[in-house]
This record gives sequence, structure tokens and C-alpha cells, in this order.
Amino acid sequence: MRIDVLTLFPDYLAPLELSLIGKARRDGIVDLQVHDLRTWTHDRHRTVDDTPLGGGAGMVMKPEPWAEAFAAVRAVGQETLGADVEPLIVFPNPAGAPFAQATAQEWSQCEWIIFACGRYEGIDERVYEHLADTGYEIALASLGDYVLNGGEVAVLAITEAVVRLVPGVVGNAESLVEESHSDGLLEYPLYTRPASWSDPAGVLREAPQILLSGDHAKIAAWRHEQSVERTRQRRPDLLAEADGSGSSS
Ligand SMILES: NC(=S)c1ccno1
Repeated sequence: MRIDVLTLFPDYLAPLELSLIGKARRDGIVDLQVHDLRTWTHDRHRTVDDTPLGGGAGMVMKPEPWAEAFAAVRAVGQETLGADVEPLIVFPNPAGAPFAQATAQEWSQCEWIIFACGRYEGIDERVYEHLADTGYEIALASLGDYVLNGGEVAVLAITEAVVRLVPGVVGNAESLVEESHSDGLLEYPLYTRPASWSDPAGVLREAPQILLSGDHAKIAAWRHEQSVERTRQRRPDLLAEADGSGSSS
């Protein structure tokens, strides 16, 4: 998988050099390139924004740098991937479609994603029109109904959620199977040794005995019951969705 990130703050993406994502990059599973949008400015002040036409507060990102940046990044990516490969362009945006585990699953199959990090009040609408008219596949994705100062934090989260699902990134693929949202439910409660733990207040806390039984069928059934109950308590909306499909009743 190739990932390109266009941003005014490349250093914001430094955490993607760490941990599993960093290892995936070093192992060659993911080729991730971060680009400074100002590379595609040509004035002394490296201008990327201007006041909103029609008035209003804040600044709007100018279309010219974006158009040049996408053309340049696409050309370089196709040198590596082939002229027939086209990227998915993802704009983190509070007005976008909710990003969920199903989205991460879908995008983990992509050969190439370009993330475009907006800043200020946003990006001139004609950039989206230009990309759509040029035949790019575009997605606006939102992490939630709140506003960040830019797309970079969302790109960190989305990249981790997507890349960890790419084969070979997580050591034990089994650990991806029973996670929250992987089956439409929240994950069951987890326990490890010691089975009996006296907490700092002197309260003895025992792990559920079923987990010590060695009866894998009963353990699996207990875990599913726990997932359903935990989902019912914390995210009844997910159960409603699941009931609609009849998959987790
Ligand atoms: N809610 C999201 S993803 C966002 C991006 C920029 N501001 O908010």
C-alpha cells in the first residue's frame, strides 16, 4: 500500500514513524510519503490561503497549490505503481461521511490513498470539483461531529485504523478478528493473570471462573453474551443496526 499525505504541517505526521505503522514502513509493507503543500507555491510568502469570497471570518485554502500538488503526487505515485493505478483521495472533514471500522476494512484493500489535510476554514470548493472532473475517486471522512484545526490528527487516526488491517502489519492476525466493531459488537471484557487480584484498596477481584475452565465452547459463548450485553448497555444503536440485518440478535 502507498499512502501520500499533503499537509501544511509535515511534522504533525511524525508519529507515523513509530510503533507498528513505522515498522510496516520499514518492512516495506506500506510506502508512506508526507508532502508539504507549500512545495507547490511560487510566491515569496509561499501563500496557500486567502480571504473568503463573499466575506466571512477566517481564511480559505487557495485552489492553485492543491491542483499542482495532486498532479505532482499522482505523477510520482504512478512512476512507482504504474500509470494505470489511481489513488483514492481522502479529505478528513467534519462534513464528511462517518469513518468507521467498515471504512477502515474497505480502505485497507486500497493500493494507494492520498490524504489531503485541510486547514483554516477549509479548501476552495473548486478543488473538489476539479478532482472529480479529472476522474479521481474522492472521499470526505469524519471522525466525529466535532471540529479540529486541520485534518492531520484525523489522518493519524485513520492511517492507524487502516494500516493495522493490512496483512503482515499486526503480528497475529487473529487479534484483529474479535475486536470492537469487527463483528458489529463491542469487544467482550478482557482478563489476564493473576486470576485473583487484591487491588490497592484490599478488594479481592476474581476473573470470571468460566475463563479458567478450559472449555473453549463455553468461553466463546460467554464472550459473545458479554459482547452483546456490553453493546446493549453502551451502544444500543449498534444492536439496532445489527438487528436490522439479523446478524447479532
Ligand atoms: N471531524 C473531523 S474528521 C475534522 C477534520 C477537520 N476538522 O474536523
